[in-house]
Amino acid sequence: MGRSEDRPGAPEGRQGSGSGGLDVRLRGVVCRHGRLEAVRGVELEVAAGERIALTGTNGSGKTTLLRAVLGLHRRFEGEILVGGRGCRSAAEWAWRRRACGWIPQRPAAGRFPLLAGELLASSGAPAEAAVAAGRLGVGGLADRPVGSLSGGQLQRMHLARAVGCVAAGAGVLLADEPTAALDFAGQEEAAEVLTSLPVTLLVVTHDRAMAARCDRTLEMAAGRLREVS
Ligand SMILES: Nc1ncnc2c1ncn2[C@@H]1O[C@H](COP(=O)(O)OP(=O)(O)OP(=O)(O)O)[C@@H](O)[C@H]1O
Repeated sequence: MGRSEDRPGAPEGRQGSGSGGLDVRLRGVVCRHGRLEAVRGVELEVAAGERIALTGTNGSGKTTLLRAVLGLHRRFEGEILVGGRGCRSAAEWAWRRRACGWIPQRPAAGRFPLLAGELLASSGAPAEAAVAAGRLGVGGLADRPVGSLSGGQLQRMHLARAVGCVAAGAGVLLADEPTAALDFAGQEEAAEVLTSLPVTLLVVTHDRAMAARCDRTLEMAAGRLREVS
């Protein structure tokens, strides 16, 4: 383990109310897919521990924006700071990946079958993730390949992994439509789990109940961001 200030979620990186989490700041962020400008000059300040719902039309750039914060879309213009840190070196990118937990909209296609238990363990806090999986009703599926899980079971597994990421020190959680595949009870449960974590939350959602639990709702349209509540 490195110096304490190198750990995601270390107090040196925190700001704001002390409720936990890292602050996120975006200045003039532009992301392209080839010639398409998917994110167009986004400015955003998120305080540590704040919960932001990101809504908007399909194809408006929400996923691209989250992926840029996470470091999965690295070619962007402007500045993205998490806990006051930008990313220039490989070490800084590695820190960013640990600092930000991620619930993807679609699981990455893998060449080898990944077991659900391995997905939970990759959070960095396997025990906490396993407890969360049990609470979310998928604890008994840990030995199943993730490709064999239903959409809702997989989403619950990713949610449990995210709980593990936070336990392992992530200060920001980026969630891309985390309740889209869930039944009504599951949507309620997932929203409760996500919004009660001591972390800064950016959640892409079309679920009004989830948005209502957040501190602010932002809307994205054609790559631009505006505040709606
Ligand atoms: N890998 C890619 N290559 C080319 N174009 C892409 C790629 N990923 C996204 N795009 C395009 O960029 C734009 C923004 O896509 P993005 O996935 O960020 O939107 P979104 O707001 O998350 O959409 P949705 O609500 O449908 O999930 C869309 O026009 C999309 O087709």
